[in-house]
Amino acid sequence: MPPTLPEFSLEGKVAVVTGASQGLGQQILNAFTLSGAHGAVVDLTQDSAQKSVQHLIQEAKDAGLQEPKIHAYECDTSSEEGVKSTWDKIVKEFGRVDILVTNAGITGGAPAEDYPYEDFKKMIDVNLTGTFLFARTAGKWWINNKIDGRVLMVSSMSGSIVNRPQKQCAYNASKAASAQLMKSLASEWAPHNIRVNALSPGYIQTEANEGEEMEKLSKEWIKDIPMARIAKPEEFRGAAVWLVSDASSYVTGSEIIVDGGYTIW
Ligand SMILES: NC(=O)c1ccc[n+]([C@@H]2O[C@H](COP(=O)([O-])OP(=O)(O)OC[C@H]3O[C@@H](n4cnc5c(N)ncnc54)[C@H](O)[C@@H]3O)[C@@H](O)[C@H]2O)c1
Ligand SMILES: OC[C@@H](O)C(O)[C@H](O)CO
Repeated sequence: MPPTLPEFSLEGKVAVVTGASQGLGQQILNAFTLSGAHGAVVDLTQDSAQKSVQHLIQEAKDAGLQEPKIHAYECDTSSEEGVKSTWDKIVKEFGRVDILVTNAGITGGAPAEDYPYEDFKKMIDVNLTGTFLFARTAGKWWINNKIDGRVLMVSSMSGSIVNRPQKQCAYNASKAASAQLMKSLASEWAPHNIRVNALSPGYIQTEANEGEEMEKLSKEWIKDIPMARIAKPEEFRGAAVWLVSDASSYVTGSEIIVDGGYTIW
């Protein structure tokens, strides 16, 4: 193994990552387990979460590491009862949790004047309320058990800018609110040694951005990106490990934007 700074190690830590069946969430948990952590894949179906577990274990083996403990959990993060029972199961099976990444999220859009109420509500329920429910459960458990927890919220550059040309007011509002939620939790929980930060990506090549319509849109997006390309999911691994490891021990309440320069303009 090449030498690396010890403060980036996640040796023995237990990480819960929501929406880790695919895309960015899977990449983040992969980075954590390759840095020595064990982990919980939380997603909408047991089947997709279990497939991700197999993939992550194989990645660790291919890297020549000891097999990490990784388990799958079916949970809709927007369900209060679901979040509570999933957290209890994880704690029972792992004995503790050190890191929470609230990554589960949905996208979508429509012109604001026609935005269907149910779609707007769902966006807020998953992207904001689900984030709050998981963070609240973790924060309470860490405070009661005197554990120096770390929360990493996956927000988006859409919390700071309005994307174009697609119209997506609900998504943008949900991400702006989650960044402000992050700061509020960081201030409330700093006295308990719990750090809370956000990682806000620009456009990433994941399933959320696949399909003919997205292909067309991405040609437009690239014109606004100084680096003139869409990110690969693995380009967020370093920032994610930094934000939950001791390498960022004096960082809380920060939003790290990783967007190829999009928000420069
Ligand atoms: N792809 C991008 O360009 C981009 C850019 C900025 C931010 N993000 C954010 O990154 C995160 C991950 O995005 P992605 O591109 O990997 O998306 P993705 O659609 O590939 O993966 C999202 C995962 O979340 C899960 N999920 C959705 N709703 C859930 C719920 N209620 N409960 C549990 N799991 C749920 C899905 O099943 C899926 O596995 C999201 O929060 C997204 O908003 C993505
Ligand atoms: O801003 C980058 C993304 O959050 C994006 O808005 C989304 O993936 C578009 O559908």
